[in-house]
Amino acid sequence: MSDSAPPIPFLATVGLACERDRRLLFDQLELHLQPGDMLQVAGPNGSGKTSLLRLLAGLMPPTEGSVLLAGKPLAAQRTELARSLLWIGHAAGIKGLLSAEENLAWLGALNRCGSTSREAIWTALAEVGLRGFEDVPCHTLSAGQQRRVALARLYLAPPPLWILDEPFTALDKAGVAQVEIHLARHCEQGGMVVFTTHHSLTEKARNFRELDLGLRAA
Ligand SMILES: Nc1ncnc2c1ncn2[C@@H]1O[C@H](COP(=O)(O)OP(=O)(O)OP(=O)(O)O)[C@@H](O)[C@H]1O
Repeated sequence: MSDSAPPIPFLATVGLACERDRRLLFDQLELHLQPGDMLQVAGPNGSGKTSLLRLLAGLMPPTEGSVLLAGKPLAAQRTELARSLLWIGHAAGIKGLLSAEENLAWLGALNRCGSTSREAIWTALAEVGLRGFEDVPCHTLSAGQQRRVALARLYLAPPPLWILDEPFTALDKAGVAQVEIHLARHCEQGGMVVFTTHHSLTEKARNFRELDLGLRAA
């Protein structure tokens, strides 16, 4: 029998509480994430799913408690967080006047503090079914195609932790199926995914869990 200490979670929350607009959304929330984990945050509209994801991504401070990255508070881990995290919010977050290629070039540079090759970007765009749409302004693309541009970042050798707010929005059935498989594969390869969606997944990683904020509501 080993007497070694349990491993420090990659990402964890301790006594996390979130109040918005003087409404307590959740409190005493404890979760931990290790390589391989896939966590679906579920719950009805307004239950705090996006708020929780924003807390985990360090985009807003908690009302109480803390988020820990490798055992240390996020606030003290900004560089490490930037290296470890890929955040894709509810809005596609791409610039309409730029082409898909240009969007991915600057988003890739932002994320990894380095340059992203044209070849890698075109390959990622082909992966999400946008071959032939690489250099047209994104405002001319459909909502689903714009979502695909955002999701192409998942194919650009991204960091290990993905936090995705409603990644399937506007995608067609084939697009949903492909992204599901990609998320599960990322986890099987030692990555981690935290995401929200209102749809039930067909493909899940082995270490899949669901956190239902609706069930926690006061
Ligand atoms: N910027 C904000 N300022 C104040 N309150 C906010 C803000 N954004 C969200 N809220 C409030 O926080 C609560 C939770 O919102 P949140 O977006 O986290 O819910 P959600 O579970 O993701 O909802 P949905 O399923 O509709 O996307 C809502 O009551 C909302 O009004």
